[in-house]
Amino acid sequence: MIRVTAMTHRFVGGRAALDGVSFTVAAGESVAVVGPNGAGKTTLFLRLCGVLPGVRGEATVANLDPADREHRRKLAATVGVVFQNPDDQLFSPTVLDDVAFGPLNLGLSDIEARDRATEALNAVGLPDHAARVPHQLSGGEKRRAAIATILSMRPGVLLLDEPSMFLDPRGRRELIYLVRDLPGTKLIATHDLGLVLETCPRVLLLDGGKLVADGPTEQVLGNEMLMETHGLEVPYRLRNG
Ligand SMILES: Nc1ncnc2c1ncn2[C@@H]1O[C@H](COP(=O)(O)OP(=O)(O)OP(=O)(O)O)[C@@H](O)[C@H]1O
Repeated sequence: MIRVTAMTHRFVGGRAALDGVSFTVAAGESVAVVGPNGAGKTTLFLRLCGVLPGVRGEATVANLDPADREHRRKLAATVGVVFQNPDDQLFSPTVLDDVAFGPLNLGLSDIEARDRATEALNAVGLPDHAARVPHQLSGGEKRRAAIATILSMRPGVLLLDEPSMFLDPRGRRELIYLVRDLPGTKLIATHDLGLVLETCPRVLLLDGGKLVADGPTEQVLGNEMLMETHGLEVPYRLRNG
C-alpha cells in the first residue's frame, strides 16, 4: 500500500530532513514512526500526502505517486492526514460543517456528505457534537473531531501525527480504542511509546532523517542500546517484563 524508495528531503538551507529512507507497508498494517525531535517524521508524512514537493519515483501510496501532479488529486481521496494540531483541521462554524467539508470537496451531494459526516462523528464518539462550534470543544473532543474530518472521506490510508498529544489519561485511553478500531492502513508518528505498544505491531525508527530500525514493536522498543543511541527510552512495560 505504501512504498518508499531512497526518499530524501532537504529544506532550503538545511540538512537532509529525510536521507535515503526506504520501507514498504502492506494494506491493513498499523505502523508507528518514532524518533527524537527533528527526526523527520512529519516531513515523511508531508511527502507521502503530496503537501511537500518531491522527486517522482521515491514514493507510491496505493500506486499513486505524490510527486506526480495528476496523481495528487486522487491521492487526496486515498490518504487522510490528521495533523499534530487539530486547530489546523477545524475552521467551519459547526463541527458537522467541518466533517462534511471533505466529502463535499470530493464531489458528494449535500445529503451524502451529511450522512458521511454523521457516520464519522458516531465513529469517534461525538454523535451529539454536530452543532457545536469547533473552537469551543475541549482538546480531546477537538482531536476526535479532527479525526472525523478525515474518516468522513473514507481514506484507505491514514497518517496520524502525534494523535495523543495534549490528551488527559481518559482521552488518551479512548483514543487508543478508537485508533485500534480505525479501518485501513495506518502510519502513526508519535513520542507516546505506550500508544505504540497498544496500537502498532511494527515500528519504524527514524533519527536525523535516516531509517535506523524497522521491526516488531517489542523488539525495537525493547532494545536498550538502540533506544538510548537514538535519544529514546525503553518503555516502562518492556523494562519490567
Ligand atoms: N519548513 C521547514 N523549513 C526548514 N526546515 C524544516 C522545515 N520543516 C522541518 N524542518 C527541519 O527538518 C527536520 C525534520 O523535521 P520534522 O518536523 O520532520 O521532524 P519530526 O520528527 O516530526 O520532529 P518532532 O518530533 O519534533 O515533531 C528538522 O531538523 C526540522 O528543523
